[in-house]
This record gives sequence, C-alpha cells and structure tokens, in this order.
Amino acid sequence: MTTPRRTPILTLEHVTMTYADGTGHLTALDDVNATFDSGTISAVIGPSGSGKSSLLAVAGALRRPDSGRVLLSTGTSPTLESSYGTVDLAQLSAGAATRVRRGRIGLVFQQPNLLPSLTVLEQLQATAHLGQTRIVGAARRRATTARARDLLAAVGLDGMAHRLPAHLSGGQRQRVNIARALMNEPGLLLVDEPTSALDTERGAQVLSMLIDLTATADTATILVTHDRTHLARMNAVYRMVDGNLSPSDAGHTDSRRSTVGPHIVN
Ligand SMILES: Nc1ncnc2c1ncn2[C@@H]1O[C@H](COP(=O)(O)OP(=O)(O)OP(=O)(O)O)[C@@H](O)[C@H]1O
Repeated sequence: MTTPRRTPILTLEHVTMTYADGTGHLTALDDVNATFDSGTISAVIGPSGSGKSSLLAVAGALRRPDSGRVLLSTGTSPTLESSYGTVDLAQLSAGAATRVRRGRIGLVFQQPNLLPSLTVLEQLQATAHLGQTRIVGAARRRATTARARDLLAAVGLDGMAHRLPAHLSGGQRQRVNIARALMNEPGLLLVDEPTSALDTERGAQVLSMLIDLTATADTATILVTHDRTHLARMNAVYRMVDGNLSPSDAGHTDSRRSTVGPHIVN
C-alpha cells in the first residue's frame, strides 16, 4: 500500500495578531511560523492564555492577523467555486472568509453546539447545504446523505442517524460534531479541546478517532489540547508560550523523531 503524498495545507508566515486591551494592545500571536501538511495531526499545547485559541481563530479565518500571511490550499475542495490554488486568509473580506471556511475548513470546539431540533443526520445535511457543493438537485441530496451515513459509520454512530442531540451522550455528541466538521471534505480540521467535557475513556476514544480520520480523510488537523496522554501519537507537537509557537519534544521519547522542525514521528 502506498502512503498518500503529503502536501502543505496551511502555512503561517510571520503571523502577528493583537487584541485591543484598554488603551494598548495585547499580542496574542507573535511572529508565528509553521506549516501543516495533509494527512498529519499536530498538537498545540501551552499554558492558559498563551494564544492557542487565537491561533485556531486565525487559521480558521475567524480573525484576521495584524500582519503576516495565512496561506490555505484550496486545491482539492469539491465544494468551493473558487479557483484551485492557495488563498491568503489574511487578505480575505468577511464574506470571502466565510465561504472559504464553509467549504474548506472544519471546526470542532469544546462544546458540540448541535442544533437541538435537528436529528444527527440532519445536522450533517445542513452543513453540506452551507458548503454549497456544486452538485445540485436529487443527485446532490443522495450524495450528501451517502456521505453523512459514511461519516456516521466512521465515528461509530451508524445506528443513531435519526436521534436528536438530547438523546445522545456527551461523547456521542462530540462524535457528531467531528463528523459534521468533516462533511464538506475540509483540507484543514481545527479542533479546540474536544475532550475537555468527556471522561478519560470517552476522551481517549474521540482522540483515537481524530487520529484515524486525519489519515483517512487526508486532512491537516491542528488539535489544541491540555491532555498530554496522546502526544506520542501526534505527527508533530508545538508549544505556545506568550504567543510564540515552537516545536516541542513533549510526548516523543523514541528514536523516530526528526531533528529539524516539529517532531514528525511517521
Ligand atoms: N477577544 C479578546 N479580546 C481581548 N483579549 C483577548 C481576546 N481573546 C483572547 N484574548 C487574550 O489573548 C491572549 C491569548 O488568548 P487565547 O484564548 O488565544 O489563549 P489560550 O492559549 O487559548 O488560552 P486557554 O488555554 O485558557 O483557552 C490572552 O491573554 C487572552 O486574555
């Protein structure tokens, strides 16, 4: 079996971002440089307030940096009308950023935020609708439903397509959240503390699933986490301190680690 070729999905170049802070500015990201490739999962660890969520906000086109480039590959997205190539998220208008986010970026936050009145299947179908796939009409509905069912099977929820969120456990809701984030075949999957509301066992299941899905869906996954248990299974680990992002040794004690850049372990 051949390993799919890894390509850069997100590249941050000299990214700096500040928040207005009373009379001055607080620097949340300070000259951040990093590249995240397809088919890899990277953890970002670091103390509270160090800038981890700000990094995801910039990577997810939710906030524009003050300076620097945030280059996202739009290469293989079937859901974007825009040209194939690379966009600089730092330069997009709010409307364009929303379109790129819906078509190319999957977001998973601590709380699943599922819509209470939609079934599990409908949550995924609604996301596909927002992603504006180019397939239309009945063919689109069939393709959407087939993809949703495949993803629900991948996250171990194939029997639960018609349940409402209120009738799921916390771990099951988080798995729906992850399936929903993958619905539009994003190149980039951004995950912020997905296990913080889960017990250890369910948290471990969700993390294992994210690692597997990153490989099968070929996404570049960036995972912000305080949980060091699974760091050895990450392709790379970065540490954020005071807005500075640097490669970290955390979790990697074996001889496979690289000596240059973040520690790639496979
Ligand atoms: N909307 C905002 N307005 C002003 N300052 C903010 C805002 N959001 C975050 N900050 C500040 O920016 C810095 C980085 O915050 P950020 O949320 O990115 O940290 P974090 O590493 O994700 O923290 P945690 O682990 O606690 O979630 C902190 O000093 C925080 O107080």
